[in-house]
Amino acid sequence: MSNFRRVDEDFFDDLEETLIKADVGAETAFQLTDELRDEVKLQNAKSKEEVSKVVLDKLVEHYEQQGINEDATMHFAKSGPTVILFVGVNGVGKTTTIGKLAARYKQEDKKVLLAAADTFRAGATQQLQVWGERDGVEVIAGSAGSDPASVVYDGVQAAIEQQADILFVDTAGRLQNNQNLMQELAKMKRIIERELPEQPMEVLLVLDSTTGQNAIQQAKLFKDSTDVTGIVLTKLDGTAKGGIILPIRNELHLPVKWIGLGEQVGDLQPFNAKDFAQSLFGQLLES
Ligand SMILES: Nc1nc2c(ncn2[C@@H]2O[C@H](COP(=O)(O)OP(=O)(O)OP(=O)(O)O)[C@@H](O)[C@H]2O)c(=O)[nH]1
Repeated sequence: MSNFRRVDEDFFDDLEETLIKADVGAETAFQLTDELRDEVKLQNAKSKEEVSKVVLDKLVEHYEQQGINEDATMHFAKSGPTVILFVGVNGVGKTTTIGKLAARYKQEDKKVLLAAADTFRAGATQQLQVWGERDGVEVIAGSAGSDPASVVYDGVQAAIEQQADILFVDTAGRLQNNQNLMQELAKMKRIIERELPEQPMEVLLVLDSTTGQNAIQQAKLFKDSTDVTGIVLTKLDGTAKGGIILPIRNELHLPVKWIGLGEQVGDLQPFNAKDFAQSLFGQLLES
């Protein structure tokens, strides 16, 4: 047995506090700590290694259980274009994530196109064009204030004509009100499904991890109005609050597909439940 602290009530208090600080939410934190306490007892874990393993395995299991039948990977068509719509409130990192993903898939020899369907905010199209130039991928854009659905339509046509593998669609984060925003997203989705009825599509909701519990409210709003297929959790470099992944999983049953770890093109990773559990508890288990 190494220098592992005694697994006593203090240990579980610290565990609970770590979870709450990481923004897991009080209810999930209490429930999870109880489960971990029982599991450590059940497995009669005593050494540092044993307890760490029980805690990490349980957390991964907890995450995976919530996502039965869901896959953390992206679903691409075997042939023909796959459209990936990015939704989320403004400033969460939609455009940046598209820029990073476009570079990634281009490197994998996929033909990528971008559609700038945020015609509401001045500068949004230009921001996507900067990424397009940097990545060497074409950006389909409309004029300022034009109907975003028409940009989506043009993007889909270009993807078909150019035999693109992936079309990433950047959408507005804010309109006059939420109802308009949700209607607009629904309209875009209808157009994509009509033009590419046989193709899979993804709707990725981008959430800023630094906004904590607020991100969960956003997730509920978007999930109620659009068929979100997965989450991108950004800005994990600036916070220890990645714990919101658990309530997102518990309450919304949505898989986290990607995590953003900075502003640069390489700062994006596929989500991995084991790495996530380790980053949440690593310090506590080491101490
Ligand atoms: N530190 C950090 N910053 C990020 C990350 N992702 C995005 N950002 C920054 O967050 C800011 C907003 O990102 P955008 O990509 O413009 O967000 P958006 O959702 O497209 O915003 P709108 O176009 O206003 O709807 C930018 O300054 C990005 O550089 C991340 O993972 N980490």
